[in-house]
Amino acid sequence: MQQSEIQAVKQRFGIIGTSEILNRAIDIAVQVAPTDLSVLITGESGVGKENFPQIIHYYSHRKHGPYIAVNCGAIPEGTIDSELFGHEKGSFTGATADRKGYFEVADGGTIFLDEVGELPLSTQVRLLRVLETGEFIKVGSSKTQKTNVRVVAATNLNMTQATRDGKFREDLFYRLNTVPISVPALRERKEDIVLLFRKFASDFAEKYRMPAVRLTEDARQLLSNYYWNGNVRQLKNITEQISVIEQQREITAQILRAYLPKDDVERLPALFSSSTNDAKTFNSEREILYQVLFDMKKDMTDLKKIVHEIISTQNIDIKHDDINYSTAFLNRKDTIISASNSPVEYQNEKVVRDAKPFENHYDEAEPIQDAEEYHEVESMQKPLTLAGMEREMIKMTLDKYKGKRKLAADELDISERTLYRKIKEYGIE
Ligand SMILES: Nc1ncnc2c1ncn2[C@@H]1O[C@H](COP(=O)(O)OP(=O)(O)OP(=O)(O)O)[C@@H](O)[C@H]1O
Repeated sequence: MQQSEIQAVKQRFGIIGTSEILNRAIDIAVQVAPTDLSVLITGESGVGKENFPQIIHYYSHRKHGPYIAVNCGAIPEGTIDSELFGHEKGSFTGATADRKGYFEVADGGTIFLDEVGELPLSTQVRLLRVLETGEFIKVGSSKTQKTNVRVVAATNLNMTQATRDGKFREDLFYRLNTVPISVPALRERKEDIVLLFRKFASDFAEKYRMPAVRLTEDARQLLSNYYWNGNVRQLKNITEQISVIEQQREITAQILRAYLPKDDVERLPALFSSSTNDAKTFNSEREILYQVLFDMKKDMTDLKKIVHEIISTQNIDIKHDDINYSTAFLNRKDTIISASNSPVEYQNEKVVRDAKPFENHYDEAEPIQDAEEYHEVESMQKPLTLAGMEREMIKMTLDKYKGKRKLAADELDISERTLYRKIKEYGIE
């Protein structure tokens, strides 16, 4: 394939990178697209596997047919057969009507089975059958149905090991793996790292309406030589943190080092492993977030002290609860902005604007109207453990997206499977 054609594919799908191994993977996807062969996309978590089934669908004769992406790891084991193959009314408790499964709905199109290695063995049998004969049977039915679906699957598991361990059927593995596409880890395409950083920095600059962060030469070196365990997803996540938290827009290696998880910094060559006095190190990228939350809590406590002082020096009569409400209100309205230790110009603007309701509030000493909100505010005053904070963040994000896990997982920058596991772990409704 011509370089210009590969470039066109990248542009169409928003894929950044110029490395030869990435180009090779894109080339295979386009070449295999017009055939109906099954494709198995492998690669570590966060390398960008999701782009490939879309490329394959787009360049195939199924382009105008349906495209359905299913995250096999996010669907509970008890419902996966019904989701994929449908069910008949009355086939289990809660099956109040007939339901079409994805294989029926995607007739004439493409199904992307993400995290296919997570499928239970019983579902693997059904999948093998539909791949080999195009036939499937709905849950609770005895009638065989036909469908014409192209299957593209992806996994970050070592499938050879999974088959050896008896977790994945060998025959299904070979059937899915007719054409393998391996998406390289970020550390194997170092030349793409700075390009990706620039792209994400510019996207976040637009999203948060602030100038884009830039890297100094030593920061570029550090970024390019870092291990990137979480690949492009981790790079994107760290670029967002830096864009939002750092006051200065020029990022040096010293600033950057504070955002790179310590274990992986230690895998770097000696040149980059030295620690400096004021550079914070974090065990995981999530700790940055926790640090922000702790800083936020500290800001809140300081703010409360100031409010108390103002009230006591001006002899204003106000109930304690009202103060809690007001400071929490300030804090909650703009978590990230008030979390910064030293707000920059655009942040000050926002903080001043948000401060208005608070000033009015103690002038008029309005009672709290909304009891639910008051309890929510009250609970924010209690100290939380790290796990508690994570639970709260997940709950808030799920609420924000009205329980839509895909959107919540995207915002939290974790895979749907991880989100699903955490929902179960924390018993979130
Ligand atoms: N080459 C790239 N250019 C731009 N963005 C990319 C690129 N590769 C990955 N991304 C972005 O990185 C994030 C992770 O990618 P994606 O979800 O495709 O990873 P994955 O390999 O499917 O991970 P998992 O196995 O955990 O599901 C997404 O936000 C994606 O848009």
